[in-house]
Amino acid sequence: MKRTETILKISDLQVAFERGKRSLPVIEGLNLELLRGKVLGLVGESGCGKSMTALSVLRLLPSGGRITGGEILLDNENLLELSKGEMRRIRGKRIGMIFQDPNSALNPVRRVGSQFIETLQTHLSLERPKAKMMAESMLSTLGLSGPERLMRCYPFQLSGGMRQRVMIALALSLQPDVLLADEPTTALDVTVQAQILAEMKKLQDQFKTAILLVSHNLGVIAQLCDEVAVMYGGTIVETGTVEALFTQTAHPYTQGLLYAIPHLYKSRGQTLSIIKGQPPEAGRIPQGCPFAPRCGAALEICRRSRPTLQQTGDDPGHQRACHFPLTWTAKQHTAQSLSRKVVSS
Ligand SMILES: Nc1ncnc2c1ncn2[C@@H]1O[C@H](COP(=O)(O)OP(=O)(O)OP(=O)(O)O)[C@@H](O)[C@H]1O
Repeated sequence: MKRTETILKISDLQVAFERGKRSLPVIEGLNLELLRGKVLGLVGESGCGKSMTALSVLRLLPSGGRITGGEILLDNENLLELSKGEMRRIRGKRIGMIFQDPNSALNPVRRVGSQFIETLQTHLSLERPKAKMMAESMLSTLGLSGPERLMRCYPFQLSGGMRQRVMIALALSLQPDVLLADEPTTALDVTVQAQILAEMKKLQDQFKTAILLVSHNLGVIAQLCDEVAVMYGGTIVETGTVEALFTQTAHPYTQGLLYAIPHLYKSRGQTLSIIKGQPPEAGRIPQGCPFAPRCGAALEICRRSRPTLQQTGDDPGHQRACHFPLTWTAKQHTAQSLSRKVVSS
């Protein structure tokens, strides 16, 4: 299968937090590829490192956080080698970001319109009347009626859903190559969530923006994404198209996430289950497979050696980091167990 061109490529990313004299790893050897104009979902339980991955791309880690290794290529340019000034030029214009909390992006003491227009003038070098027109048109596309009136409002005069729409409109109007969206609708009620995601998808199609959509909600991911990367313990454990992950699930952790979706477990004749135990804390990621302590199928090799991402099935884009993927036959399992015994003896 021919794959579209890669716009963002993260290779072997390592991130750690300094606590006193100790360095606590939170991302260990993360590999991720975002294709031009496509939407990639990054999914996983709370604390697995989704936000730190997105913030690493912008080089905006919270205090104490440091990128200790790896490469982040935007169109073949390593962002980790750029100066602070060069990075400032990349943010917003080439890589946009929308957060769960729109208040982090909107200035509370300035009217929505003046912030919007100024941003468009600065980044796109537009004359004020043109910037105003574009701002109003973007706000309408995002389902906001009466954009002229809305532009005269302060952020606190808008509902949470409206503020979130304003932030999405602002980020997408700069037509960045890449948009990092970290739980953009999680704080909103379900109907508003669905509307905003549909509107975001419309704009994404129009501008061909590549989006990295961070979410813990597989339903949201299925609605919007072309591909999905499942993250656990600071690394990617499975990646592929939405269809491949749902129909040919290879990693036991992905399966655990799927069985926790109420309508899906029923359709598969399974019982709703939660994954027992907790994900590893910062600095406590196991040396072998990070999921081994919670995995019902883990063998000795899983605890000792970290599996790397490898093709699973016929599609080169569907990869899993698991010694014993679910899609394997009993024969393949036995052969793998035997070869591991021979290697380690
Ligand atoms: N400021 C910080 N100082 C120290 N550790 C941090 C800090 N921020 C995050 N961490 C740790 O980094 C790890 C990854 O956190 P991250 O926020 O990326 O997870 P997440 O998958 O985005 O979770 P959530 O879905 O809850 O946002 C966690 O173990 C977290 O405790």
